[in-house]
Amino acid sequence: MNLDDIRKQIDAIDTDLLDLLNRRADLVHEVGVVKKRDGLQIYAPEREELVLRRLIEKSQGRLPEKSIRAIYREIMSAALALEDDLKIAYLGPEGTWTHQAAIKKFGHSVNYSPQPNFADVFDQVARRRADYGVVPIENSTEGAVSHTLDLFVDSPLHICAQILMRIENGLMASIPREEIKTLYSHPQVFGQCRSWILKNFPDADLVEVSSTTKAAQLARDNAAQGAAAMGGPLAAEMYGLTMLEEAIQDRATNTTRFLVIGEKTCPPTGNDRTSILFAIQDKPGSLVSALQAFDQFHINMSKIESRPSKRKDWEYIFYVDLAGHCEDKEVAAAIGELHTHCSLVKLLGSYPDTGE
Ligand SMILES: C=C(O[C@@H]1C=C(C(=O)O)C=C[C@H]1O)C(=O)O
Repeated sequence: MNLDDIRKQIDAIDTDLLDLLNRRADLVHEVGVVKKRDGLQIYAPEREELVLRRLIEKSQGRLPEKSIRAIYREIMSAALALEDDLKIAYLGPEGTWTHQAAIKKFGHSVNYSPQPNFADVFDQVARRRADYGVVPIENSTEGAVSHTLDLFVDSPLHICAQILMRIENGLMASIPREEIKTLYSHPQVFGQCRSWILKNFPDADLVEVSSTTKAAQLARDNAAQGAAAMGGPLAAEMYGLTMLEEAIQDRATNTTRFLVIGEKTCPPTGNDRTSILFAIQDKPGSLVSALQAFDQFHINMSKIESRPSKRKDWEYIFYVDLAGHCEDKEVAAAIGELHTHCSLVKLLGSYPDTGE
């Protein structure tokens, strides 16, 4: 068979695919009509995750999981955009890792609204100026993002999905490597690349800025003074910088977990994670008694963080992630038990425990 013949077959398949995509969008529209009638939200993270898991299994590795997720992310995004004017607030500015994480979850067809700080992301969603918000919660090298944890204490919002992103920072500049005297970046990125900096630029000045995009802008504007930035490819592209070295983070698998926040949490998918926060009474053994609730109901606790309560000195709030959904019998029973030991228990949400 010659090239032309094969290309004709591809054209025919693309025509069929387009027809199928339009038919799929018509059905999503029908779902949208039913949801509007019943007062339900258009975006359904649990259904999206189940659609993806079914297709990944069906593909049996022919198209890898990453590709199926990326392709269907855009198919679902386009269909959602036809249904509703979805707006996603994220910790800006444009081009940051949080922006990339938001696109990974919601695709390119919805509207995005960058916010200057964490509190504004929560606020935009709470005031219904945005439908959902995207914020980082923890990094596998640097640990918790405490701003996000603190905001959950007084927020009425819930977690409805998580996004895991491999973070590959690079060195970017518009000058040659030998001329670099100052490195600009976000403090988290400096933390993730500590050994690389010590080895490669032990004498450089490190200047902390509010985002990797801001760092890229400063590297462009101060090139004559020997400025370079550390961050992701989107930031380099936005300010026309060259990536002088890629993947400079100390741990190759450096990953950040982001959360999607909205008014409601997410229904069960069969493989879920639940986040809660609690404050213990100030008496001996209270933390142990609280944690025993999870052991008693055989619940796997995958994470615990503590933060000052900011209400009383030396009083703490604990953040815990559990395997399971809050509607599961055991998880519900453990949370019920927790109430008997704590002065405050708050369910932040249950959401699909996806590795991607
Ligand atoms: C069509 C639905 O609504 C939205 C679109 C989906 C899709 O394109 O498959 C899946 C879930 C929702 O975000 C649905 O809930 O089934």
